[in-house]
Amino acid sequence: MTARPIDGKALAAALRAEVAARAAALPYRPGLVVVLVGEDAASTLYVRNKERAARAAGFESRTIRLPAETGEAELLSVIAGLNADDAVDGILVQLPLPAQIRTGAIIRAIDPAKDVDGFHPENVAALALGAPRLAPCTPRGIFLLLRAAGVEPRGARALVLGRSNIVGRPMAALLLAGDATVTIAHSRTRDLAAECRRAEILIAAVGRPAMVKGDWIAPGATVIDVGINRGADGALVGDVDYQAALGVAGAITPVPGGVGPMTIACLLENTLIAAAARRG
Ligand SMILES: Nc1nc2c(c(=O)[nH]1)N[C@@H](CN(C=O)c1ccc(C(=O)N[C@@H](CCC(=O)O)C(=O)O)cc1)CN2
Repeated sequence: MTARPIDGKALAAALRAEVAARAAALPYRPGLVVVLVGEDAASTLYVRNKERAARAAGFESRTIRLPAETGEAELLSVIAGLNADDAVDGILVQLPLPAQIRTGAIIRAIDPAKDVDGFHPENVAALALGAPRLAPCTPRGIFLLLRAAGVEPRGARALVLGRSNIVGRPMAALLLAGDATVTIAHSRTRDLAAECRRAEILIAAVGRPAMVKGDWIAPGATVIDVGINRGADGALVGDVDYQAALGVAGAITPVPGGVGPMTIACLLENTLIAAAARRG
């Protein structure tokens, strides 16, 4: 068996085109502001791609770039300004932040109605209660990938490998809202391989290159690889041993070109949702 690749690039392009068409019909331009603190190479790339995608969708988009030494109080004051700015529908603070800034304090300071990352406790609670408002972009993108690939979460045994606030926890909540039977596995799970082998839908989000081996995967399972690990040669490697998985899985997302592009497309979708909720 050779697994069917799930093309995130194509689905993201379609979603971006749909968002652009919906934005073009609005009497205003949705506004997105991304805040980048420091010069981490990967974050700089993602932020540039977000700004470009937002502009291409017809949004008013800008990036605020702050030096790596920026203090928490200064960042909080930038966020207060954006909260008060009526032209701004969506605020995103790129993560990770430098160590001197408490991520939780920053996320809590963002107006939940403008929290297009879906990380504010109010939005987390809405998702946990099964009524997502602004859902985190990567899990939302994965949900759309599953749907596009014809994979039905309802009743399926889903395993989420990783319990981060950005991916693992909200992914589990979204799958539960979609009526999957959800297990979260993590670094303290006793037998990771055995847990993975039971899954019909396996979401790998641990940030460890090729950690999920071919014999961890149930024949025919759908494998979603969230890992973006850069090897010594600069090449990107997912959390799943892709070549081995191809021979076992039923469908699989590649890295790159799987989940990553959907993260940005869903950010645009969230900005449109936030704008519509604020402006009617
Ligand atoms: N505030 C946030 N910070 C971070 C998030 C987030 O959702 N909100 N997620 C990640 C990084 N991320 C978006 O910010 C992101 C990661 C990867 C991609 C992507 O398109 N990846 C490409 C490969 C790009 C490359 O060459 O590195 C792919 O997988 O095809 C988009 C967005 C952490 N921070």
